[in-house]
Amino acid sequence: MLILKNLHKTYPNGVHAINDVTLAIPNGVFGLLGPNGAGKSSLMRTIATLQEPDSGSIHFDGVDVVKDKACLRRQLGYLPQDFGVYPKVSALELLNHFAVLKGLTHKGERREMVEGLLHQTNLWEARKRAIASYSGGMRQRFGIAQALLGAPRLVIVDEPTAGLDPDERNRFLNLLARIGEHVVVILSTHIVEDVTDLCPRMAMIGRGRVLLQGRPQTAIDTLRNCVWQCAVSDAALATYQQRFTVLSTRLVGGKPRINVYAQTQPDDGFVNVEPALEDVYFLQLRQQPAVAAAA
Ligand SMILES: Nc1ncnc2c1ncn2[C@@H]1O[C@H](COP(=O)(O)OP(=O)(O)OP(=O)(O)O)[C@@H](O)[C@H]1O
Repeated sequence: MLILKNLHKTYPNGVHAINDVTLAIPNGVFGLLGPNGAGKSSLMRTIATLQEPDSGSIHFDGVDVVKDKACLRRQLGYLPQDFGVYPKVSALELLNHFAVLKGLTHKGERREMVEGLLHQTNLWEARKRAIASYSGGMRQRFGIAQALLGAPRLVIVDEPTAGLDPDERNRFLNLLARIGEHVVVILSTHIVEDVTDLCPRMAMIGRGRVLLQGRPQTAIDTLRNCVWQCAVSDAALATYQQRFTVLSTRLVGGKPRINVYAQTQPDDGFVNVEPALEDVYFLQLRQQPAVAAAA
């Protein structure tokens, strides 16, 4: 169990990137959902001990992470947002090299772990190819393989599915789901479907604050009977946006289709639709306090 209590972090430029974050994160894949700039990477980096919080506490299985960074680092696997290392050496060589750096000094054990991870991430067939020649999805799977070296009990992956095609994305999420059966996995993402498809628990963050946390389905259920949909004309769109809480606008066949949040039918032509996590997400973002709270 990872427990964050009243965490704060303000950068020297005055951005309050983590604002009173309190979360309890059990085993399984935990989704951390928020738009660009919400503070996800800042939170991930702080948990990964790459930067210190200004105040608040982080405990992992009872150990104070801020005080005992080495203990957390021994149990941590981290795939940063920009892994950035795609050299011309093969995956097998590089993973072996990382394993040595991670302290896996016994040759036989190291080999077993490296080969096991290449199988687990479906890179075995391509293990002798240079990583520079890998597709985006293969690189992300290699990133996960290196994160899993040393059998970590806390795995942090920062926006791993951005830019992956649907097949690769599914493959990657399935891999995370299997890993999450045994350890804490934190998946930071701005892609709502990643959380819907994968995470039994999640938190939404905006401007450094936790806006909502819990089970995705519970959050979706709170919007039952409150999401209304209507196809509108381009000319009328701005008026609807002024009159109603418009959650999202999507072009369907070239015409805007809007989702509106309302307790009763907002206007003629609106039909009630099943809510989705995306509706919850947009409502939370719309209801955020004004910018002053983020400063
Ligand atoms: N080292 C830094 N120094 C100053 N400001 C920073 C630093 N890192 C992040 N920020 C700012 O803190 C806020 C949160 O950024 P962060 O990268 O944590 O968000 P994010 O949710 O991960 O977004 P993205 O998906 O765009 O990476 C942003 O306003 C960002 O500009």
